[in-house]
Amino acid sequence: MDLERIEKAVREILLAVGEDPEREGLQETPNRVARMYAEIFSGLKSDPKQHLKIFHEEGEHDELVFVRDIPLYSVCEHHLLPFIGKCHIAYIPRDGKIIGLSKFARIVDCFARRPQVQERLTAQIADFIEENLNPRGVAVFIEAEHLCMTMRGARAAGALTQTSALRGCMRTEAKTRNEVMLLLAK
Ligand SMILES: Nc1nc2c(ncn2[C@@H]2O[C@H](COP(=O)(O)OP(=O)(O)OP(=O)(O)O)[C@@H](O)[C@H]2O)c(=O)[nH]1
Ligand SMILES: [Zn+2]
Repeated sequence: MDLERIEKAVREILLAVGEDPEREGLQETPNRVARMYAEIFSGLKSDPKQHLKIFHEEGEHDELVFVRDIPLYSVCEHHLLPFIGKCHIAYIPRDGKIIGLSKFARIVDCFARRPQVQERLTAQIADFIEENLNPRGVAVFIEAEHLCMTMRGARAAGALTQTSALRGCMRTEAKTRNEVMLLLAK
């Protein structure tokens, strides 16, 4: 990431809003913001495949695995303001092919740390798990508050956006989907 370029741009923004980038409190701000962008957009250059340490579980575990309340911090690509919430992931492995539970949080983080829209983020996580684990089914749910909708614009404080992406048997089998929905509602 080109930190110097971000620094210059932030300085320009400060000037454009009528601030003095030389005053004491703002002197280090362009550099801080550049480092912040490198952190919150680090997903642009990290490959989620690094988190795919696959285990083959003896006994072919093919029951539902549900990881809920994974913290989610992303940035909406329309306003570059945060959207913050939780991600829940349910999947049914195929042929005992599973990954460590913490890897779901790492995968979520990798896709979240990019300029995003919530729908695409939800689909990307589901597609990644489907393509790489080949599970019988996977469901990804995200609920988030978009600061662009609450601290500005519509100022709809408290509005929560929920999105889902269902793949495989989560989409095709009503019984499985209902089981997941029940867990989700808990
Ligand atoms: N579908 C979707 N929309 C989003 C997301 N994040 C932000 N938005 C919306 O993106 C839209 C951008 O709308 P525009 O009309 O181009 O921009 P704007 O004039 O700033 O719109 P307002 O936010 O309504 O003031 C807004 O309605 C936002 O609420 C997201 O993750 N998904
Ligand atoms: Zn926005």
